[in-house]
Amino acid sequence: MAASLRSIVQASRSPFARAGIASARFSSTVPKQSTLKDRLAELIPAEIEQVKRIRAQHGKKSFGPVLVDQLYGGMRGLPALIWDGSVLDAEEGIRFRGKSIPECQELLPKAPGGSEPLPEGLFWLLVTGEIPTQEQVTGLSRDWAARAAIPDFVEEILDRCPPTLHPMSQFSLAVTALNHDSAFAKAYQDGISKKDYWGPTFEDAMDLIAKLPNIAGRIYRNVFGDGKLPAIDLHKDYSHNLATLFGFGENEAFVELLRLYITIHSDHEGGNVSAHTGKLVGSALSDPFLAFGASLNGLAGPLHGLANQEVLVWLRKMQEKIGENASDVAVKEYVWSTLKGGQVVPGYGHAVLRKTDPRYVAQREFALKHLPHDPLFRLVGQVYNIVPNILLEAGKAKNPWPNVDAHSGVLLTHYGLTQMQFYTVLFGVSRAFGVAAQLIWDRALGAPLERPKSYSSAAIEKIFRDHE
Ligand SMILES: CC(=O)SCCNC(=O)CCNC(=O)[C@H](O)C(C)(C)COP(=O)(O)OP(=O)(O)OC[C@H]1O[C@@H](n2cnc3c(N)ncnc32)[C@H](O)[C@@H]1OP(=O)(O)O
Ligand SMILES: O=C([O-])CC(=O)C(=O)O
Repeated sequence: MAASLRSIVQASRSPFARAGIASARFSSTVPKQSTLKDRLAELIPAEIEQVKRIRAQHGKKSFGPVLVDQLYGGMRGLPALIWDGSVLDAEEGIRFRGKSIPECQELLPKAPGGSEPLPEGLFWLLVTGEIPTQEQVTGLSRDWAARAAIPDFVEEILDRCPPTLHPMSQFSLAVTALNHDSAFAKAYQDGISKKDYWGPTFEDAMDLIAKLPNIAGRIYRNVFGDGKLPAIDLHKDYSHNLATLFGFGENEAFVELLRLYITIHSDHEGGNVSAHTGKLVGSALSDPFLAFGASLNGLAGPLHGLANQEVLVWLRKMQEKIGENASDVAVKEYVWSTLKGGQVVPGYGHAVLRKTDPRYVAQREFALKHLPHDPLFRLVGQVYNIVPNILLEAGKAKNPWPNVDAHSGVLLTHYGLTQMQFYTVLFGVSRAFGVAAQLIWDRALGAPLERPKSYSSAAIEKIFRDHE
């Protein structure tokens, strides 16, 4: 058993898993003035050829053995999906089209006076593999602001939700309902040819991303405020508008935090629950709204995106129990009591990563710059010094290090966005970027319906009995 698990871990560290390099097919020069859709139209034919070439050359080669443990073990390390926007290395963390988080922070365009990357640029990078110009990024900001309005009936759905319905359930309802106006669903009914699928998918993907701030803002204001929303400013960037809808638009540091937050939460290769779900549902030619609604339902689980809410809940409970400024001994006892209660320590561990998540590091650096003396930030640091050793001593978790969720809540709390139940909605707004980018490519490349093979336990026993 131990040997099998080791090979599963090794599989995730294979050269294939490390292949997060920028695709050679994408040139580094970006024609000036082209819109994202123009650029995509230029890139698609070469990409279709590239996939044909790879399949012709390597299509019948094995990617390694599949272990029975992988069937029972949540398919860890099983190479099973194509995902172009990002690749995750177990040791190094995520690279978006071959670029690490610090590289994205350096290379992607910023807002005037800002130092964090604009998520608009990250989306351009995810879709094309290229770093956009400032002008192209501004073009995306304008386009998204112009598409931001949501239909009246979607507003009504949200206004009718009881405030006790979790914000993620409200989010999923509203995103699913956007399918009413899907360009792809309409084009399909009108008999669009397969080779043209990507065009209306692109339009839906852009509408999806553009409309999320008004949905998230309305949920926030309905559940935690007076229900009144300011208008989208057609001349502001995406994160600024989002912050304004929550009531934090005047706080430039918070807006910068959102720019970083959306960038680093956007994509985490294809196997995570939200990304894979979106791809799977999209493979049935469900439109991007239906596909991403499904992603959100997966993101809402406590082992995935809900963990950022759970981290804050856990930290607050700890403070209630052992007080603020508690000693290391008291924190250790609290961590052990969590484990002994049969619960996980939220924000720690990962299905792929085996080191501290670089998204945690990026957020820690932001905190050191903007809120070094925040008491909750100090507690997050104290927990970081304590939890990994305890998880190692407990001996079960394969990765004792913190993931992205261990740090996001403390930053949002610092600026006054204290409603933990809302945190995963922000994660969802960000994750739309990665899922949408891949949905466009899946339709452009004619990705087939996903339909892997399943086995019953009886069938597995019979297969091996027959071979012995
Ligand atoms: C954005 C994201 O989705 S990042 C992940 C967010 N989720 C969390 O932070 C929740 C806490 N962490 C976890 O539950 C896990 O580490 C996961 C779900 C992230 C990964 O799960 P796995 O790949 O199955 O982890 P792993 O192989 O290390 O699990 C082995 C055992 O260690 C346990 N373990 C793993 N992480 C932890 C943890 N943080 N606290 C306590 N136990 C843990 C698992 O529950 C499992 O126990 P079991 O054998 O009794 O079932
Ligand atoms: O990669 C995963 O399985 C989970 C994760 O960190 C993410 O989706 O951001």
